[in-house]
Amino acid sequence: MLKIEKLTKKFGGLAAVNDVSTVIEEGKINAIIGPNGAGKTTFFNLISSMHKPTSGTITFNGQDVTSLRPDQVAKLGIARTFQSTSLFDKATVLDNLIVGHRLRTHSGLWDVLRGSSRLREEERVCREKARDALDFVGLSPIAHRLAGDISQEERKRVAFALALATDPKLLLLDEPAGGVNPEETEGLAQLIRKFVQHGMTVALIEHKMAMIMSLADKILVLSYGEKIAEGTPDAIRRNPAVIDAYLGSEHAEV
Ligand SMILES: Nc1ncnc2c1ncn2[C@@H]1O[C@H](COP(=O)(O)OP(=O)(O)OP(=O)(O)O)[C@@H](O)[C@H]1O
Repeated sequence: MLKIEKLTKKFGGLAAVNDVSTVIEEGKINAIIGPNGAGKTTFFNLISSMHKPTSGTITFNGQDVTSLRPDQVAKLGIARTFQSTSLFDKATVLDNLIVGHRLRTHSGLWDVLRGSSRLREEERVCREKARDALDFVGLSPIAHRLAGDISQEERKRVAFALALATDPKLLLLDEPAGGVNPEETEGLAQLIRKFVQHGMTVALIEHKMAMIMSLADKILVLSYGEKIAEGTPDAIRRNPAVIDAYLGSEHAEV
């Protein structure tokens, strides 16, 4: 699905991602782990075209997407969430979704000024899709709550629902369970499995090892920007290079 070849991103003298080659496998949950500063977020920024690589290529379903703009990559079916989700706290969850979906679709300024039938049709579709997305992530019961009043776990679900706006084929989730309790983490893991059951492919960055080990089909391990290991959770757990990379960090237990 997504093929990454010799990908490098340098910031001045620092190679945040260094010569990484890998494949994000279709219909699977692909995890990316590594100690703090390993280059995980930079790796996602490269895939979603928010950063241009210093060198290397990214191919999505056979198409070279390395030099596309973020909106072009999104249109092809790659969506992402961020470590923290910015919402309009004084608006309802549903309105946040409608605005978010609206921003991710397109009408020209002329359509907006004329209030054209195309715009009205888009608004109707956005509203419908926003409701569907809320339903998918299990938030319909709180659709009319103010976003400022919802829990961290519910914010994570809103982030997922926003990512669904562009009908993604590949979802990039950056710390989808960051800051939520163990019970809620299990609920989010089930939702991530549901994405895959509905035909989407997932790539996720996560520090919660227990979650990763039970959820991922495949794990890519980065350390100082380099790929140090790749494989099934069982193989990764036993990999000496991985254990070394984590020793001395706050995530000593792999
Ligand atoms: N825009 C930037 N300019 C300069 N250096 C950057 C930039 N973005 C990231 N870096 C550096 O690149 C390295 C990798 O950072 P990155 O955020 O990708 O790591 P990470 O694995 O996501 O870390 P964490 O787990 O803490 O989120 C770090 O040393 C960071 O300081």
